[in-house]
Amino acid sequence: MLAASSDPYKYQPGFGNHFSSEALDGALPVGQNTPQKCPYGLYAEQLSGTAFTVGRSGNQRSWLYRIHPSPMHRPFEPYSRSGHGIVGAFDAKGTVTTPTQIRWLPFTIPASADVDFVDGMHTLAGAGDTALKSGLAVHVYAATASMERRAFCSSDGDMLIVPQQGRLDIATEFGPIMAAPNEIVVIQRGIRFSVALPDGPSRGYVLEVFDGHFELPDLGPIGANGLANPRDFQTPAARYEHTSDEWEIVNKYQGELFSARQDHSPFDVVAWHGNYAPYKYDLARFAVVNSVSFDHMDPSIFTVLTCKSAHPGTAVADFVIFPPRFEVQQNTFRPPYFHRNCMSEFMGLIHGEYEAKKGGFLPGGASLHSMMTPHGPDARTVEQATKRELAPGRVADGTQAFMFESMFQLRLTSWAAEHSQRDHEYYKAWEAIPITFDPTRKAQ
Ligand SMILES: O=C(O)Cc1cc(O)ccc1O
Ligand SMILES: [Fe+2]
Repeated sequence: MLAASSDPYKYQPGFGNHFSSEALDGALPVGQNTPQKCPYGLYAEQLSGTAFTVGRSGNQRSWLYRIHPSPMHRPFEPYSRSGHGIVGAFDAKGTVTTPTQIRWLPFTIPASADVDFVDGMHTLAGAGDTALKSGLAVHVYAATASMERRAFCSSDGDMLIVPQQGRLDIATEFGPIMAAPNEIVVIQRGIRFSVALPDGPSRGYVLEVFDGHFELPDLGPIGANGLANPRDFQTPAARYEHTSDEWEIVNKYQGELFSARQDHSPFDVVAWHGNYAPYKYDLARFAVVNSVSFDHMDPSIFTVLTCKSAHPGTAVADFVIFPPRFEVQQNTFRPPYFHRNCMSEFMGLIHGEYEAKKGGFLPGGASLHSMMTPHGPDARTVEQATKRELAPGRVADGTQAFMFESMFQLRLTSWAAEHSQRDHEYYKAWEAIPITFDPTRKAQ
């Protein structure tokens, strides 16, 4: 499918497709990838998202036809702008660990007007080692300014971005993506992008996985349709700019930031084809499946995307949402159950109220329930859920919570552990749960 560049936000539908897009007619070489001379004097460049030798079903790469080959830049130097909070080492030095339940009130948006997406990003938690391609990081961003003639990319992993406040107008090498709250964007390892803020101050969450790529979960007995349907994923169409102004490329590499200057825009890809390309997805398109008889199902039924590990059924990270839906279960304690999990559960809230926590867990805030850390509905939710009449109803209308669930044990950065928005009273959420045990009354 060819897409023209006239509409800047024209997307190609599909998940994992072999896409083709050209902003100038005939810019893609026909029938081959590396002709001696490419159409329009462009240069061919491959971007590999998997090893060359990965089997055909898992192999990901794209061919970019660009004005300047990407090595045309001055050397990378350590990024010196102070204030950024990206952390890449999750060993005992400089990070903190605790099994206690953790919650943060909404992360503050900086007072100064010149904090862009890169400088406004702080790592909250993570595990593993980028050098060994094992683990993940959870970041939050709170930004007040658009990135001006600078682009960012991570050599460390794929980033799943969850805008919570303000749209992100993202220039990428593959074309532009406009993402609003309640949409998510995935930008894979190595892809350069630049974030503008059309709505002003913006906030959101980022999950970065150091190995593998996000894929749609298998549906098993659900059948061929449902949950996130492939056709609802949107990949941009080529758009290029040909400039000779100075640009800065900020590169996250082994958890550290580096910066290089170049005398042209990195968004000079006139055409591209392949299956390694960024995409967005509107969470409102998620076709929810759940129990229509009794019992609370595990939240894995709400998995939008999964990044698989080598252990079958066990994810490096699942991206799970808690979407608006009907609730009809009979004789059932309907909210999320009390729980200790062999996975780590990081949660955020895009808008509204989460069904298990009616106060304290607020849009733009977060919680972390670590491996085997007890958690579940707060006292107020328990009280209501055990007493209410179980008529069919709506759950979570006007709200959207999400979870990054991981097989890894996360460590907190000191920024996160010592943050002024950390809610040290969180444990009180469960303090007032009434003890109703009565050995003489079997039926309640
Ligand atoms: O709120 C949580 O902790 C997430 C969660 C939701 C749910 O419906 C069941 C289990 C679970 O861990
Ligand atoms: Fe949980």
